[in-house]
Amino acid sequence: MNRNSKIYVAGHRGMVGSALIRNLQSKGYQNIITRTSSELDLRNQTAVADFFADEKPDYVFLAAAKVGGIWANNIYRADFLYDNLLIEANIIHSAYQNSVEKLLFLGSSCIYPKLAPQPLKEESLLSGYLEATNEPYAIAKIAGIKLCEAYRSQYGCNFISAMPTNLYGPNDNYDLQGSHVLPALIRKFHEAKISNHPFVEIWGTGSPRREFLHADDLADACVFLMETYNDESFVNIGTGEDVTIRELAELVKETVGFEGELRWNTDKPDGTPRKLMDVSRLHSLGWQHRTDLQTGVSATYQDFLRNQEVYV
Ligand SMILES: NC(=O)c1ccc[n+]([C@@H]2O[C@H](COP(=O)([O-])OP(=O)(O)OC[C@H]3O[C@@H](n4cnc5c(N)ncnc54)[C@H](OP(=O)(O)O)[C@@H]3O)[C@@H](O)[C@H]2O)c1
Ligand SMILES: C[C@@H]1O[C@H](OP(=O)(O)OP(=O)(O)OC[C@H]2O[C@@H](n3cnc4c(=O)[nH]c(N)nc43)[C@H](O)[C@@H]2O)[C@@H](O)[C@H](O)[C@@H]1O
Repeated sequence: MNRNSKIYVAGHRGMVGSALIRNLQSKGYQNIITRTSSELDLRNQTAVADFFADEKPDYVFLAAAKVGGIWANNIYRADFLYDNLLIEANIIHSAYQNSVEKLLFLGSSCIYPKLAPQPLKEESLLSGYLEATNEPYAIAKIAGIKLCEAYRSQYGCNFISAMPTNLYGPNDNYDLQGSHVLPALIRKFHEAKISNHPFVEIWGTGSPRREFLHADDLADACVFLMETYNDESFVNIGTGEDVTIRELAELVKETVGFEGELRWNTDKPDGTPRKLMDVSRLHSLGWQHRTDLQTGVSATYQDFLRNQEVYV
């Protein structure tokens, strides 16, 4: 990839896509093309084919997807499967038809079996049953990995896949039903602090463990892989460290400065007990994350304070 390569970032207004744009621009890549979902619905095969034929991008970052936390994944099961299958199939097939030089597909750590050995090695894919709450989304993401592998083996396309752990950062989704845990906790603790509410409700038991990576680190890893990595095997992207949801809640509570009580709603699902990535493949390639969780949560709360009128 050189500084004049034509780079299409699909999903550029999302948390990951916007981090990719920041990272690419900071490294001097100037020829970036984007479309919002209202300009180009990536579920529309003809529209995607026309877009690729007109624009002929050299490189593609596939960061557009139907995304959400545990509740949204569990409720909108059809949308998470249908939208994601169509988006990735349309983009990957058009990238092949238009001789895209290289494509990076973004999956997710939920592709691994619910009870796979921890930390999760890339080799654990398809070795057991998936977590029920996000099975449709995980199946779509596994299909994306397999599309990249199949277009590589049948047509020689240089399509690679990266599997990020749970992410957070600017332009996250702060909708309390649809979001992931970290933005939900930031918003809940902040609003409880402002309104002097005595407690904050948190879902589940607090015992599940999760790993969190800042979106700017993820974007840096994706650009690194686009610049340097050309193998079929997908690569986990994470920190290699995790915390319990209870520890995360305590950290967000302290960061926000909320002094009330934590109340656990155990009617809400816990999901996978643990999802810690084995990041040895990524480390052996020469990339490591920079932002520790405390620094990242603090920066994300400041970003939330600056942009809350847009976010909520
Ligand atoms: N967030 C996480 O914790 C996490 C963890 C692991 C992996 N990932 C992966 O990272 C990628 C990006 O996630 P994210 O958190 O950045 O999600 P996000 O903030 O929700 O952004 C997703 C983007 O996809 C676009 N999009 C969705 N449906 C579309 C459609 N039908 N046509 C065109 N564009 C569409 C949206 O575009 P508009 O804004 O224009 O509507 C949106 O900007 C996804 O593949 C996700 O699976 C995320
Ligand atoms: C990265 C994504 O992770 C998703 O799983 P997953 O980590 O459980 O996604 P989260 O929604 O972030 O939830 C993580 C944990 O935090 C708990 N939690 C506590 N309070 C809250 C809250 O207010 N909101 C939310 N959302 N959770 C909360 C939740 O019950 C679960 O045990 C998958 O469903 C996706 O497919 C995707 O892989």
